[in-house]
Amino acid sequence: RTWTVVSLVLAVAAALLVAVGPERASGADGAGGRRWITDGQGRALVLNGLNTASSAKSAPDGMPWIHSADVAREKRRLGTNFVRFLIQWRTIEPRPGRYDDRYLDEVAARVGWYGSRGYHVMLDMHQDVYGPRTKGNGAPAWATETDGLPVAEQGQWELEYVQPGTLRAFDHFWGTRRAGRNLRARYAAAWAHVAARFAHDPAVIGYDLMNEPWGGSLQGPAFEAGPLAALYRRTIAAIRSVDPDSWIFVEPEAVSANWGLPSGLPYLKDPRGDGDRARIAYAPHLYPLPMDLGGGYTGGTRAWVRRTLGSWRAQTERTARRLDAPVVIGEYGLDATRPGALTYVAEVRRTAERLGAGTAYWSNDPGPWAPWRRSKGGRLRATKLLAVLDRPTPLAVAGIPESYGWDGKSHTLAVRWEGAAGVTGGTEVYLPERFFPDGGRVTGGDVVSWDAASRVLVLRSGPGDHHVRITPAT
Ligand SMILES: CN(C)c1ccc(C(=O)NC[C@H]2N[C@H](CO)[C@@H](O)[C@@H]2O)cc1
Repeated sequence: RTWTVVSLVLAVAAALLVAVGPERASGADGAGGRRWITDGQGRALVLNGLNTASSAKSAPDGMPWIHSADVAREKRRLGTNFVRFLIQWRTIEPRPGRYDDRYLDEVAARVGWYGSRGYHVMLDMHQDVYGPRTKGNGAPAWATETDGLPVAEQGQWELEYVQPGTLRAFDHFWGTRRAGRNLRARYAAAWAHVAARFAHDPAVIGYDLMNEPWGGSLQGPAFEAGPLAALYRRTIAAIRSVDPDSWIFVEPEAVSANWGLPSGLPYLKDPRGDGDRARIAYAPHLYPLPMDLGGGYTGGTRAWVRRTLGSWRAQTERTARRLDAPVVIGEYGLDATRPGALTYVAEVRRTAERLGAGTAYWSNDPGPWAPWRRSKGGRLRATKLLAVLDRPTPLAVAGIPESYGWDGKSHTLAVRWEGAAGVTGGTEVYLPERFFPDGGRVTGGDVVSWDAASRVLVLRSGPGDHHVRITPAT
């Protein structure tokens, strides 16, 4: 019966995708006219990195597998500047109203491993399938009310989302079944406690309010514009009461926008103001349905996935415009050993460049999905995915980005921007050694500096239009 329900959902979703088709993405094929996350110098940040880490979901202490040396390796091998760092309600608030600040100390130490290397850290309040009491991760036991309904182990973990006990736990959390404890108030208060801790940490760029929200018995725009938006408004207010400046990232519901279907998320006001004062960002995930069904990126599946990418981009742009928000793709990824997988990952990065979106690959845990695997001796070895993620890119643009992107055929990184008043410093780009062994040859701009160790080239900015192209020096 469960599988019938899910099959129905998937079939409807697939039919919608075909119907929706790859609408023409709005706007020029550039990043102009969008909102940007900026650094302390006013530069537009181009955030690329990975998720750290799936292993934290089940770790008793909630910590990821990494050590400081693993962050150093990622910086050296991938030149990334962003990390989506998983935290969990169960470890923040193990008992109602009692926060575990030793856990937050451990989180802060790992944030420091990234911050000391120039990373921007997004803290992700992670859940899958509600929490450990419903065979998932995230929520504490005291906030899990299944009313004794079953949550049977499923061959496919996603089916545990539609188990009776899981649906009930989500319904009690959202308050959509009957009046009960206000778990939403506790959730917002837990976020306020976290934000109070990290409000002044220069490495923390912001907070992803809930990973892949699921409405339980209530689905679609009714869930997104109803209980989900209400929780987001409550949590935004709670965070802003202690942290006026960090970015707040909101996700659509788990199984619609991530597949390229429309999101019903409404505009969410930021108490710090509207327009350029607002710091609400949109953080969808990208998992084309055919991929979720186990297809690779070849043949008929590839054609379907490309249609999905077109729909996903059009829907993401539409929702980001409605929210007046910059975009960060909080998750994308797959088993990189599947046919066509590496081409798909490069396609996603190209889509993000066209959108002007940040990206966080899911995930950095060694294995078939990751840029590294463990050898029989336990050492980390690069996988073929590493070369795809090691992509030339701007890191920070000293003005308003119009367009940017890497062309793997001509080996050219093109960056176009408009200088803006009040923005200081140069435009920074990352030039990996694999394409730029002797640095870059710049046309249309002036070099301020080149650091062969970090592979960072700084280009002069200033008033007016800048259209720079960088090719390998040799
Ligand atoms: C039925 N529901 C609600 C559902 C189905 C499928 C996913 C999913 O694949 N998510 C993609 C990845 N994201 C998580 C971590 O956030 C990973 O475990 C998934 O691979 C989510 C929810």
